[in-house]
Parts: sequence; C-alpha cells; structure tokens
Amino acid sequence: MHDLRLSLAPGEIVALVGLNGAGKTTLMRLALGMLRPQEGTVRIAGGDLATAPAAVWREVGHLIEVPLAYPELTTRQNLRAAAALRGADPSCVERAITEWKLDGYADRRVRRLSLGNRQRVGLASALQHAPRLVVLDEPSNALDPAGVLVLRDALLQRADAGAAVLVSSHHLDEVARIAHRIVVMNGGRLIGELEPATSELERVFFERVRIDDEERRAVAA
Ligand SMILES: Nc1ncnc2c1ncn2[C@@H]1O[C@H](COP(=O)(O)OP(=O)(O)OP(=O)(O)O)[C@@H](O)[C@H]1O
Repeated sequence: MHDLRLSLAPGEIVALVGLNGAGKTTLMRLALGMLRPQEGTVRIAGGDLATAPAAVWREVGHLIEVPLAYPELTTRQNLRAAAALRGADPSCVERAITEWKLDGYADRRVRRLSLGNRQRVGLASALQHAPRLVVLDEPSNALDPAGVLVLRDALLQRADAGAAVLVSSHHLDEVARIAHRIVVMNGGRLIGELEPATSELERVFFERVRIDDEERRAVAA
C-alpha cells in the first residue's frame, strides 16, 4: 500500500471503490487500527489513532467484512452487548430492531439467521449508538433491496447528524446516490476521485483503472 492520503470531514460520506484485491479492506483496517502501517500515521478526532481514548472509540461504528456477532446469542442479546460496550443508552436496541426490520428475528440466535439478516444485525450493531465516525466495508453485501434502502437512509441520516462516513462498495450506482465523494483505489493506492453525478460511472471507473494499470506497467518496464 502506498500514497494513502485520505481524510473524512464531519457530515461527509466518502465511498471507496476498487476492483477485488485493490486494498479497500486493508485501508479500512489501517484506518481503524486493526493493522499498523509501516510508515505514516492515522489520525482520529484530531489525535493519533494509537493513543485515542476510549471515549473516541465509543463514537466509532464499523463493520469490516463479516458481521461481528456472537452466534449463540440472539439478535437482541447481540445488540444489547454492542450497546453496552459503547456505553450507549439501551433504548437504542429496540429502535435498531425496528429500523432494520429485525422484529421477527429479535429472539432468534444469530447463527440461525440468513446471511442477509446477519448482515442487518451487524449493521444495526455498528450504527445503533449513533457513531460520529462510520466505517463500513461492502455493507450492502447480502442485503435484499429493502435492506439496501434501510442502509441508504441510515447512512444519510448519520451524515446529516454530522457523522463522517467511509463506505466501500462494488455497486457504483448505489454509492453515487449517497456519496459526496467517490475515491478510487487500485493496486494498493488511491488513484483519484470520481464525480458522483457522472453519467456512465462504471465506464469512467474502469477507464481510470485501466489507465493506472498501463502507467504502472510502463513505469515497471
Ligand atoms: N496484512 C496484510 N499483509 C500483506 N498483504 C495483505 C494483508 N492484508 C491483505 N493483504 C493483501 O492486500 C491485497 C488487498 O486486499 P483487500 O482485501 O484489502 O482488497 P479489497 O479491495 O478489499 O478486495 P475485495 O473487493 O475483493 O474485498 C490482497 O492482495 C491481500 O492479499
């Protein structure tokens, strides 16, 4: 990974797009301190990530790859545990169950849920405490169209309330609906941005990646 200069402002939704293996998940892991960079720094809320106090971490909501849930606990128990870990008001759990349309699954063990409903639990758990920084890796994975709508509204609402949102996706049209900026990643580097209102976004994206690959091959030759 090189040349990773990225900042998120309050109220901003930034979409991270790139082909499989481009480095989106790795960048998110670095941003959340799950991986340590060999060089460079990550800053959160104006301070170094490595020394961020618990109060800052409580304001973070993230979902990287697989939903973090206890399979033997029910949906409600998982959400309660996540709320308690963040010191959130327990009333957020019932609101999240309603928001993510999990009422019929609230008392079911998470291991017995469908993939899409497990994803809903993961997203509800990441967002229920109204975090000020949201980092979601391919959050629409396995969601049905109704779930995608809930996700879209949830992210817009969080950003409206002043949260900074970083979200990776392979669905360019979907992220273009909500993102203020679309950042393109290729071969472990950030190679530029796409204007969300661009028509034929996918074509422009592939062209950008193709040119970057060619430039890289030319440099390597
Ligand atoms: N800790 C690590 N050390 C070295 N290489 C790693 C590490 N973690 C991931 N990689 C490699 O970095 C590359 C980027 O992987 P990453 O999962 O970040 O891509 P991605 O853009 O999220 O892909 P996808 O769209 O398939 O989810 C892969 O080749 C992966 O094997």
